[in-house]
This record gives sequence, C-alpha cells and structure tokens, in this order.
Amino acid sequence: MRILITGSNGLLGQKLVQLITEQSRHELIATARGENRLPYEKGYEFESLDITNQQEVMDVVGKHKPDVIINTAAMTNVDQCETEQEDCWKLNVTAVDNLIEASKKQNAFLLQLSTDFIFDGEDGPYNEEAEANPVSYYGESKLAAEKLIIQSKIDWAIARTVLVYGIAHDMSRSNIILWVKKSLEEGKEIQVVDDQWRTPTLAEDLAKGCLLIAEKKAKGIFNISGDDLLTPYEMAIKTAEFFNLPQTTMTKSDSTKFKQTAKRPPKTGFILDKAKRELGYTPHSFEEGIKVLAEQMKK
Ligand SMILES: NC(=O)C1=CN([C@@H]2O[C@H](COP(=O)(O)OP(=O)(O)OC[C@H]3O[C@@H](n4cnc5c(N)ncnc54)[C@H](OP(=O)(O)O)[C@@H]3O)[C@@H](O)[C@H]2O)C=CC1
Ligand SMILES: Cc1cn([C@H]2C[C@H](O)[C@@H](COP(=O)(O)OP(=O)(O)O[C@H]3O[C@@H](C)C(=O)[C@@H](O)[C@H]3O)O2)c(=O)[nH]c1=O
Repeated sequence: MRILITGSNGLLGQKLVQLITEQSRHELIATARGENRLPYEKGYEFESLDITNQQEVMDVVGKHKPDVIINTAAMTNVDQCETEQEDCWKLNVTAVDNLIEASKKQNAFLLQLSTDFIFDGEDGPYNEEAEANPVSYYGESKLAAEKLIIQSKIDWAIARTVLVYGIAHDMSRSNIILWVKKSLEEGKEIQVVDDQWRTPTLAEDLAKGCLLIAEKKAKGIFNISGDDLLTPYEMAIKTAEFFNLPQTTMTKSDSTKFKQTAKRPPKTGFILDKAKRELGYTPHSFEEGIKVLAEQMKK
C-alpha cells in the first residue's frame, strides 16, 4: 500500500520512516514542513508539505494518491500552545480539516495522532471510551481534531499516545529520558514531580502501533502507549539508575511547587487491552525502552 506521513522530521515521523523503509513492504511518501531533515536516504519519496496550506495538501495528496495518511504533524509544545493559541488551533485543528478533505477526495484512510491530554487526569488510567475533558489549550485542540475526524465521512482511526520518549536526528524538542540524563550528567539542578502519572511510550512502539493500524485499516480509537504507570520522578530515578548517574542534583517536587505555563492532567496513562487484542500491539517496558535508547546513543 501507499502510505503518506506528515511531520516526517519529527520524533514519530522519523521512527515511522525508519520502520517502513526497513520493512520495505509499502511505498512511502514522507512529507514535512520545509526541507527534508531525515537521516535516511532511500526507500521513500520526500515532499515538502505545510499541512496548514489547504492547496498544498490537496496537490500533494492528489499527486501521490495514498491509500493511508498518517498525520503526526502538530504543535506539540504544550506551553507554547497555551500562549500561541491561534497558531496552535491552525496546526492542530484547521490543518486536520485540510487532511480530511483531501482524504475524502482520494478515498484515503486517515490515521490521526492524539493524546492523553484530552483528559483531565482526575481518574486515569483511561480506556478508549473514557470521557474527555481537557485542562490545557493543547488538549482542547487535539480533542477538537478528534471530533472533526469522528464526524467526517471518511475511513479513519485515532491513535492516542502518552509522553513519547526516544532519540532521533535533529529533534525539535527533547523528552523526559534525554533531559533527565543530560541534566544529571551536567550536574544541573532539576525538580521532578511525583504527583503526575503517565504510561510513557517508546517512539519505536508508537510507530509500530501506527503501522499495525494502517496495515489493517483498523477503524476507531486505539490507545497506543507504554504499559507501565509511572510518575516523572520514578522515570527519572530509573533513568539515573540505568545510566549510573549521581542523583544529588535531583529534587522530588510536586505540581504545587513545579509550575508550568499550561496545566498538566495529574493522572493519565492508558489501558491497552483493545490495542493488544485487536492489533497484537506489544510495547516495551520502560526499562527495556531505556535500553533501546542507550543502544542508539552508542551509535
Ligand atoms: N511527543 C509526545 O509526548 C506526544 C505526542 N503526541 C502526538 O503525536 C504526534 C507526533 O508527536 P511528536 O513526533 O512527538 O511531535 P514532534 O514535535 O517531534 O513532531 C511534530 C512535527 O510536526 C511538524 N510540523 C509543524 N508544523 C507543521 C506544518 N505546518 N506542516 C507540517 N508539519 C509541521 C514539525 O516540524 P519541525 O520539525 O520543522 O518543527 C515536527 O517535525 C503529534 O500529533 C502529537 O500531538 C501525543 C501524545 C504524546
Ligand atoms: C521539564 C520538566 C518536566 N517535569 C514533568 C512534568 C510532566 O509531567 C513531565 C513531562 O514534562 P514535559 O513538559 O517535558 O512534557 P509534557 O509537555 O507534559 O508532555 C506532553 O507532550 C504532549 C505533546 C503530549 O501529548 C502529552 O502526552 C505529554 O507527553 O515531566 C518535571 O517534573 N520537571 C521538569 O523540569
């Protein structure tokens, strides 16, 4: 099948390109805003695509006629979404409508990436039927995108994920294992909260989950995350222990002391029964995920 991905320079985008080109079972069109920053040369076609540009979306999708579109592109800096709400909405919502229209025209299956931040975090972990109630503008934008997808007449799936970690080329933003490891190596003071709960997700597992959905054209909402429910503090301790780093500059904190611009939902995390049953999805444990990263760091 022909798969077109958006945001191919991003963390998930890069892992999807690596996975699909390694398996070489499908034709791949990798699209990204601006230039191709991928560290892979072959096995895919590249197209520059700004998904907020409706004409560009129609032209690129019309030219390549993909069977499946995987939309990974988004404004993923949660605090930036809180302060730059117009740009957040343009990218996380209006651009999704562009992709829906193009999917309708080309009869393509659209897989949209979504998040645990559509929930308020009062009673996680969540299954796919839980009631959404976002506490940040980022969460509101991702929920609005889900609603556009669900009420559209196209064939669609939504893959929801949580706190993605991994290492990729030329990354736009860091993630928890990397910033904890770097801070402790540099002896930098960090406060890490222990009153938020997540099921952190190895980027490679998320890519595999997305490909399972795409290959089966499995319709509906799927939770695709890690299986271990951990606090950021527990994740930081596990990271320090794995890399044998001193913990002296790390202080346990909580959300009353550690302030971020956008509110974070306290207890999220996902229940994975549906993805395991219907897709055969099998994520790494958090410890195994750290090991995968450590191997990649050696290269
Ligand atoms: N990371 C996480 O913890 C989680 C992520 N998700 C969701 O998963 C998806 C992928 O996340 P992740 O890979 O981490 O995100 P990244 O921030 O790593 O990648 C997002 C990509 O979108 C690109 N982009 C920005 N604007 C546009 C545009 N106008 N047109 C096309 N592409 C654009 C960015 O380009 P550039 O590189 O040039 O900035 C970037 O490469 C997102 O939808 C996110 O909401 C859900 C839960 C958790
Ligand atoms: C930076 C930082 C974060 N934290 C905690 C807060 C939070 O619970 C966790 C991660 O914080 P960050 O701000 O790095 O990441 P955050 O923006 O919370 O990550 C979110 O990204 C978007 C895209 C999603 O969709 C969500 O699933 C989630 O992954 O670590 C600390 O405790 N200390 C720190 O210094």
